[in-house]
Amino acid sequence: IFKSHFGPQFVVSIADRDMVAQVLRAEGRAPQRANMESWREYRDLRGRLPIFIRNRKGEKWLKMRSVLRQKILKPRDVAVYSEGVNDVITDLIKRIHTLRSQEDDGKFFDFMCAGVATILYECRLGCLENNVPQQTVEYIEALELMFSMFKTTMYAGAIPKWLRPLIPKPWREFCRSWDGLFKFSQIHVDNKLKAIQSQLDRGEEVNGGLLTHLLVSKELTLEEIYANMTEMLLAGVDTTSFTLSWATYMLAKHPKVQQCVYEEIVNKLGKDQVPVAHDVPKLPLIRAVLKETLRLYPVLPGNGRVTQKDLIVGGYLIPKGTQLALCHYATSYSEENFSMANEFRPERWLRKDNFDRVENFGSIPFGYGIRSCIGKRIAELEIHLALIQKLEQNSTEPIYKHRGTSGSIFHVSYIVLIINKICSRWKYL
Ligand code: HEM
Repeated sequence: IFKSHFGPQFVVSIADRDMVAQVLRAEGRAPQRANMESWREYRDLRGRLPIFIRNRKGEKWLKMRSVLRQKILKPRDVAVYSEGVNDVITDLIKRIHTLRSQEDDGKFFDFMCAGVATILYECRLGCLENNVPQQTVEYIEALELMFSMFKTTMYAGAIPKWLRPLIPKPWREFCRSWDGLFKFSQIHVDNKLKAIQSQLDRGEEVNGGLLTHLLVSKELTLEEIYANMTEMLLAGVDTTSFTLSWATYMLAKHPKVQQCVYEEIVNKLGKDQVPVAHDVPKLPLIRAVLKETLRLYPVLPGNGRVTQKDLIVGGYLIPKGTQLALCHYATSYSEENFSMANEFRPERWLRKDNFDRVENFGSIPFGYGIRSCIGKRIAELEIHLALIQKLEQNSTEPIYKHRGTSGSIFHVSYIVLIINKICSRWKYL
């Protein structure tokens, strides 16, 4: 229980039974049961909270979300982006080959930046080129500033307006980094707008992806489009690059799994076939690798909701306005939810037959419900296609093949190097 800027708040960690009991006792409401049964009760809770609205502009966001979801929320919506993503993957693989000899790093970040931008802005940012364009460099710098100032800028939102002249730094830095990010979005959205305008002037039919749809349909104002593109690029780069790094690392550490995934690809798709979105459902193991990676390394360590009304869940009264904090790590690593929880076992996600549903709410790395991750399908598409292509390209020598002791150390350490460098470069892990 803590006192926040907005008044007293309760933080209830669903994963922490004792804390739930303590909070309730402190409130003078003795829990009817000594503890919460398990994570499964969270499902109960979730089902009873019809709409969680995190920000105060909830309704507006829901309208925006309903517009955006038409283009990216289902696997078949994002399937059309396969070609663009594959172009970026081809460049990524070339770049990795070149850089492996130079001990450079950070390519997964650059790939994701380029990949997400291909979908969002319908253009290439040049992240994987030898000379990265100045605009893109400035964007990456603004992003770095934003993340390196994360702690300070968190306070910026909590500092009341009247105090800002006295403690100017957090707010100033907050605005500087976000201005940089918005400027970048604005440039790309405006470029697209100009391109569409000239197509219309020439009497041509206008076709395109997400941004074209948003600009042509006019369902959102231009300002809303700038804001959403900025947020989505921001939300879509480091999340996916870290996940791809971890997936690659796990495959490196588990050569047998890697071999099985490789064999599944060859058996189901044949050799050297550039995969597209429709191929992914044929490869349950690659999907399982991603799920298992996200279970072990959920990018966002936690998630939260504020209850909209008084609730009784599993015998506990959770008052309206309670902040519920869910810790992904606690539920993902709980033996109650996953047997041999510390081990990398992608096969736990494989369905035995068409009727088998392998759901486990102990791991919900993309969140759940009406405010779940809107970019989930994009992220999955990019990571699946990147892993498949990387494994295919190394048909004779699987990506992170063990080459005796020194070879395997080289491979694993190379991946660790990438991850470490990304982390030190982006300073926010
Ligand atoms: C591995 C990759 C990713 C992970 C693990 C991830 C995870 C999450 C999580 C946990 C949330 C909060 C969901 C909730 O509160 O229930 C979220 C929200 C969000 N994500 Fe992702 N994300 C990923 C990739 C992406 C991508 C690629 C995009 C955009 C292209 C994106 C855009 C967003 C947006 C806009 C929200 C806010 C949604 C809302 O508040 O309604 N994410 N993400």
